[in-house]
Amino acid sequence: MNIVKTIADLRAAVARARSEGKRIGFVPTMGNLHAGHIALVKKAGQRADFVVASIFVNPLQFGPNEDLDSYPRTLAADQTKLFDAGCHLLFAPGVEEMYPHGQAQQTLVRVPGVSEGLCGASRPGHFDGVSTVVTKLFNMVLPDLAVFGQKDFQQLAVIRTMVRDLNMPVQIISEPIVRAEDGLALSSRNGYLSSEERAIAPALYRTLCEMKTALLGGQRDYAALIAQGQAQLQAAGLRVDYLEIRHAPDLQPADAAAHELVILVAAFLGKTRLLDNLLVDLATH
Ligand SMILES: Nc1ncnc2c1ncn2[C@@H]1O[C@H](COP(=O)(O)OP(=O)(O)OP(=O)(O)O)[C@@H](O)[C@H]1O
Ligand SMILES: CC(C)(CO)[C@@H](O)C(=O)[O-]
Ligand code: BAL
Repeated sequence: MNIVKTIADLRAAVARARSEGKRIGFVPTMGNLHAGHIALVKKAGQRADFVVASIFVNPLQFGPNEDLDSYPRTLAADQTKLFDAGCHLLFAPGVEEMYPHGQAQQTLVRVPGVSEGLCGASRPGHFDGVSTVVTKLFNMVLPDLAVFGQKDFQQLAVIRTMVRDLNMPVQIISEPIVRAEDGLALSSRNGYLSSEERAIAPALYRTLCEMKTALLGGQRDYAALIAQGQAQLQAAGLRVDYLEIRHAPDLQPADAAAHELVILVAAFLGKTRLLDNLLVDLATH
C-alpha cells in the first residue's frame, strides 16, 4: 500500500491506476479505524479495482467546543489495518495541505433541507464542513465510486443529495452498521467511554430494537413511542440529544402513510456523543 500526504502525489498515483484501466473506489475517514471502516474498504474492493482511503480529521466540521483536539489519531495502526483490508493507496494530508488559504475564507458547499435538523441542529455548521471536505476529496481523488457507512445516516443522505444536485460523477454506495456483540455501533468515539459508560451504551441499540418491534407490531403513535424511548434512555443514564422517527429515503418527519422508516438517535454518555439508527420497513409486515 502506497501512502501519500500531498494532493500532487495522490493525483499522480490515481492517474497511474486509471491509465491501467482500473476503476477507482474511495473510502473517506477520520482514522482510528475499526471493523466498521474495514467493511467499507472491503466493499470498495469488491466494486472497484483500486481502493483509495483517506484519513483526515477535518477541522471544518467540528464546532468550537467539540473534540477536534482530543479526536484519536492512530496513523500507524490504521495503516496496518488498511493494508490488511486490501487498500491500495492511503491519502493522509495535513490541515495545511487541505486548507492552504485558511478555513475562514474557504468556499463552502451547503446542502439545504436534509442537513437541517437532527445532527444539523445540534452541530451548527457540521454538515457544511462535511459536504465541503467531501467535495474537495472527490475532486482530488476523482473516484468512480465512494463508500459511506449507514451509521452516519444523515451524513449519507447529505452526500447523496450533494452528488445529485451538483451532478458529481461518483456512485455513492452505503454499508450497514457494524456492531459490537452487545449491539453497540462501532465508533471511534466509543474509546472515550469509561468502563461504566461502556456498560450502559448498549441501551441505545436495545431501545431502537424495542421501538422497531413496537412499530412492526402495529404501534403508530410515534409521539408516545418516542417519549417511552426517551424515558428508557434517560433511566439507563443517557442524556438524549434527539430520538426521532423519520421517513428513511428523505429524512422528512414520518407521516402515517410512510412505510420506509428510520429511527434515529443521538445521546450523550458523560461527555461522549453517540449516534445510532435502525431501519424499519412496514411494507413487509
Ligand atoms: N460501525 C460502523 N459501521 C459502518 N460504517 C461505519 C461505522 N462507524 C463509522 N462508519 C463509517 O465510516 C466512515 C468514516 O467515519 P468516521 O471516521 O467518522 O468513523 P466513526 O467511528 O464513525 O467516528 P466518529 O466517532 O467520529 O463518528 C463513515 O462513512 C462512517 O459512516
Ligand atoms: C466523511 C468524513 C470522512 C468527512 O470528514 C467524516 O464526516 C466521517 O468520517 O464520517
Ligand atoms: N462520523 C462523522 C464525523 C463527525 O462526527 O464529525
